[in-house]
Amino acid sequence: RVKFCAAAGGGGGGAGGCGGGGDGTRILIKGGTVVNAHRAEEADVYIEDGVVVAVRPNIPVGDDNVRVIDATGKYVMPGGIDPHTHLEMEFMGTVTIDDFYSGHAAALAGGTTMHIDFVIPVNGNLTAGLESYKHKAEKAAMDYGFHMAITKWNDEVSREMEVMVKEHGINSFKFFMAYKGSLMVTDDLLLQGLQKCKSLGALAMVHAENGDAVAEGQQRMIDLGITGPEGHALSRPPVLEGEATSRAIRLAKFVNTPLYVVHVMSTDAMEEIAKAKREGQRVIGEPVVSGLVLDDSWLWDPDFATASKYVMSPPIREAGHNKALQAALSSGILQLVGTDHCTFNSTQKAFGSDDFRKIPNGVNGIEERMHIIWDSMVETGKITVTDYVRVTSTECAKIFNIYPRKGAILKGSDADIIILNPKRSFAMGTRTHHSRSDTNVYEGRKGKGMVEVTISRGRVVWEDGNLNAVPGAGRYVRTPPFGYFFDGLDKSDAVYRASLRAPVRRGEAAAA
Ligand SMILES: C[C@@H](CNC(N)=O)C(=O)O
Ligand SMILES: [Zn+2]
Ligand SMILES: [Zn+2]
Ligand SMILES: [Zn+2]
Repeated sequence: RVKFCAAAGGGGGGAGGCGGGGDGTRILIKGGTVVNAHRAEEADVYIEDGVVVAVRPNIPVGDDNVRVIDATGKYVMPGGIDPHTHLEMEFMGTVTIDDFYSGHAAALAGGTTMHIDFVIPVNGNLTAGLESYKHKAEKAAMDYGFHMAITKWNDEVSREMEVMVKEHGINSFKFFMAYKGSLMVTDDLLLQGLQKCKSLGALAMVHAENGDAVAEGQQRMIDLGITGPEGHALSRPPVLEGEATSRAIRLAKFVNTPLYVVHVMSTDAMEEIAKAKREGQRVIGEPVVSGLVLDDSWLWDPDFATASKYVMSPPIREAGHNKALQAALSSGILQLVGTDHCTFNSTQKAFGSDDFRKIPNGVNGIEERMHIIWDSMVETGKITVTDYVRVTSTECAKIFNIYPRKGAILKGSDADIIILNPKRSFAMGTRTHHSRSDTNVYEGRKGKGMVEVTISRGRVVWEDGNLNAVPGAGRYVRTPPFGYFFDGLDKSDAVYRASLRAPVRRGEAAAA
C-alpha cells in the first residue's frame, strides 16, 4: 500500500493527510451513494482540511460551522483523473490554446480533479523541459502529475531519466513512434528507452503509429491532390496504428517491461493489446473520449473549420471502431479513459487550410470526459457505476502509484470528490465550456447525468454552474516508481526463466 504522504513527496500535512486544503473547511456530504471502484454504498462523507476523515452512514452534523451538502439520490464519487493531456504544449509551430488555468477550469467544471500532463523536453533536455512545465503549472487550479516524453536518446537522457524518477517524482516516459522529424524515436532508441524504464521501475508509454509509413502516406495524399482534413485520415490508416502497437508490444515483451499504449483509436491496435493480454503480457490500453464516441465522417465535412477541428493522431476512425473500443473498455481489454486534450482554436487549425499536414493535431475533452463516459457507457448499461469510477479515476491512480491518496473516497484520501445527479441532463459546446478554444468537437452534444458539485482537495470549486477555480491552488503530485505493474515482473520473463535452466557446459570445461 502506498503511504499517502509518499505520493505527496514529503511535506506531511495535518493528521492523516499530506497537507490537505489547509483552509480548515469542514464538509459533510449526506445521504448519497458513495461509489468507489470496489463497491457502492449508502454512506455519508466527512471531510476536514482537504482530506476524507470518515465514510459511513449517519454521520452527525457536529457543529454549525460544518458545510452540509445534501446528496440524496445522487452519486458521490472520486473526482476524475485524466491520464492524458497537453496543456500549453508547443507543437507544430504553435502552442495549445488551453494552459494550466483554463484547462484546469474546464476539468473542474466537468468533474475531473487531477490530470497527468506530458512534459516535452527542451532540445531533448529533460531537466529544461521539467523547469519549463513547472513554470507553466504555477497557475494550476487543481492537482497534477507529469509524464516525460523522450524525443531523443543519449547517455545524458539516460542519466536524466534516473533523476526524473528518483528526484522529481516522474514514473512514466512516453516514446513517440510517429511525428517523423519532430518527436519520433526509432526502434533502437525505443529499445534502449524500454530497458531504462524497466531498470527504473518506470512505465513506458507509446504513441503507436509507424511514423515512416505515415510520412509516405501523407506524400501519397498530396501527390493525389488531397490536401483537406480527409487526407489526414487517409494518410494514416488503422493498419499503421496496429503495426506500431504490435511492434511496441513485442519489444516490450523482449525487454520484459510493462507497456502503456496511449490513445488506442482502432480495432487494429486494440486487437494487438487483447492478444498480448491473453498471453499474460503486462500491457495497458488507454482509449480516449474522441475515439470512443466520434467517427471520421466529420473529416469529410465540406466546411474546413468544422472538419479541421477533428484532426488528431492517430486519426478518429470510421464508424465501427468506436463501438468496438467501447466493448473493449466494458470487458477490461482497455483499462482507463483519457482525453488527449490538446486544443487549437480555429485560427490555429487554419494554418493547414491548404495542406492537412500543417493542421495542428489535437482535440478537446478534459471538460467533457466524465459526462460523455457516463452517458455513453453507464446510461447504456455497458458498464456499472463502480466500473465508471474505475475507468475514469481509480485505475489511473493505481497505474501511476498514487492510490488510495487519489482515485478513492477512503479515510485519508485527498478530498477530490464529485456529486453526479443521474436524473439531470447535460448539453455541451463552446457557449458553455471553459476551454479557451472557439471550437468544441462535442458541439451540441446532449445526454443524461450531470456533475453538480466538484470538490478539489476539500474546497467546493464547482456548484450550481458556478466555478471557483483558483490559480495556484493546484499542487504537483509525485508519482513513485515500481507501481503494481512491476510486482513480480521478473518471474514473467521468458528470457530470465530460460536462464534459470541448468547452464550448458561444453568442451574441456564439461570434461573437467
Ligand atoms: C501531440 C499529442 C496530441 N495530439 C494528437 N494526439 O493529435 C499526441 O500525439 O498525443
Ligand atoms: Zn515560473
Ligand atoms: Zn500521441
Ligand atoms: Zn497526447
